[in-house]
Amino acid sequence: MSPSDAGQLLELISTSLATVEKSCETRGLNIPNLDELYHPASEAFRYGDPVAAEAADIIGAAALHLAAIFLPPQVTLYQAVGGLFKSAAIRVCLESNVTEILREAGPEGMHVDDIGTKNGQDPQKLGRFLRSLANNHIYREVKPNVFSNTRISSLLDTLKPSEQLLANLDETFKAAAYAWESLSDPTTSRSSEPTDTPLSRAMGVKGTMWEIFARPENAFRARRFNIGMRGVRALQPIDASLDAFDWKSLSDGAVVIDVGGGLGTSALPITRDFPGLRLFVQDQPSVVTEAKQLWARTMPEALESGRVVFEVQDFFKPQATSRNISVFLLKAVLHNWSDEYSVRILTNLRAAAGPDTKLVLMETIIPCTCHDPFEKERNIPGASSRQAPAPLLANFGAVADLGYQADIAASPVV
Ligand SMILES: C[S@@+](CC[C@H](N)C(=O)[O-])C[C@H]1O[C@@H](n2cnc3c(N)ncnc32)[C@H](O)[C@@H]1O
Repeated sequence: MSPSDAGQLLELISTSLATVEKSCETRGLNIPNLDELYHPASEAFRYGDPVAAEAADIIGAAALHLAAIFLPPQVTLYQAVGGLFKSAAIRVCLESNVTEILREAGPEGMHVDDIGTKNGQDPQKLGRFLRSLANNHIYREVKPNVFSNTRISSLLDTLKPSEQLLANLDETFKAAAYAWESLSDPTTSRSSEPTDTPLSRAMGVKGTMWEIFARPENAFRARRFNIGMRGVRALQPIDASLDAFDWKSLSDGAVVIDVGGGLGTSALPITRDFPGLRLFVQDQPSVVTEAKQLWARTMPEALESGRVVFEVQDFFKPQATSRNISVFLLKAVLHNWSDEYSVRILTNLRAAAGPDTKLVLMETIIPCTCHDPFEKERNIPGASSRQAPAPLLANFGAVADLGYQADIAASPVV
């Protein structure tokens, strides 16, 4: 009799747990409990040892896989179907600063009546949302109606005093709710126009996401997006752009254009490590203004010396052709656009490129969930993804979920 998937998954969990425990013992670390708050130190058991990191991923993926086998199918299906209630509950807690209030309450937690007194919410209604999240380990119900933060909910903490906050995050929720309306409407279902998105439908504005954000009434959304991009930056290795190209192969004075460069996330390590290069970071007016303010505080010398120039440049318009450009760098730009619009962006760059200009694209590759038999044949350097051991999904399953959700949210699908 061949071993059942369940048996193999349990075996994977126990061998991987032994690996993580051994790594922790060697490094003097502990596997954190859920009631420990999130902190870089709480995640140290996973970082700093790639073998332990992989083993931790295997445990998570195998545990979720086991849950899918042993839970009644209707329960698993409802976890997906009812996911919108979890999103709604997170939004309620985010908007009404529950995590910050619970941080101030400490590990004993706070009664939902007292949370309601602080954030002005009806305790009965708020309690429902909190309990549904506690059921998923996102908060903890310490005693009846008394909630505390967990390692998961503490990730929502802005670390500001609760009364200073004006949190908001609504457009993604609204856009997601219109996904089917957009896909079932023949005028938008196959459109590659960036104005035909569920977001545009939800906001009642025929415009791209950027045009919607650029409207005066959405100034707070634009600011929030930029804060979000800083959050994304915090999730990524700070020096990621250094590995994207052999920057030292460029001679002093070489020009690098960071197209749609945002707040200069990619430009920062390049400027720091390669002072001979000249960087032009291009974006839309509001982003350029914010980026200049940020760099004036953090890297004033780079701005004053002209090593880094932030400039307004619409990537759908022609580039200056007089610059003898060595590299066009685009990080996390093309994923926002349909193929048709990506070709338009790249065509403008091609027109300004010389025979030796290099194009560097930094994007996240979203792998299949199954093993891809052609991956080896394609042999694209840097593009192959790590493969989880069978019977896990090849991509480590739900452990990799963030990428798939970002793929929906950042693409013109939502
Ligand atoms: C997802 S962000 C990536 C930012 C940056 N490359 C990074 O990785 O931090 C996409 C950027 O494209 C910019 N953008 C959108 N439409 C643009 C346009 N028409 N011209 C220039 N930049 C644009 C946005 O303002 C935003 O900063």
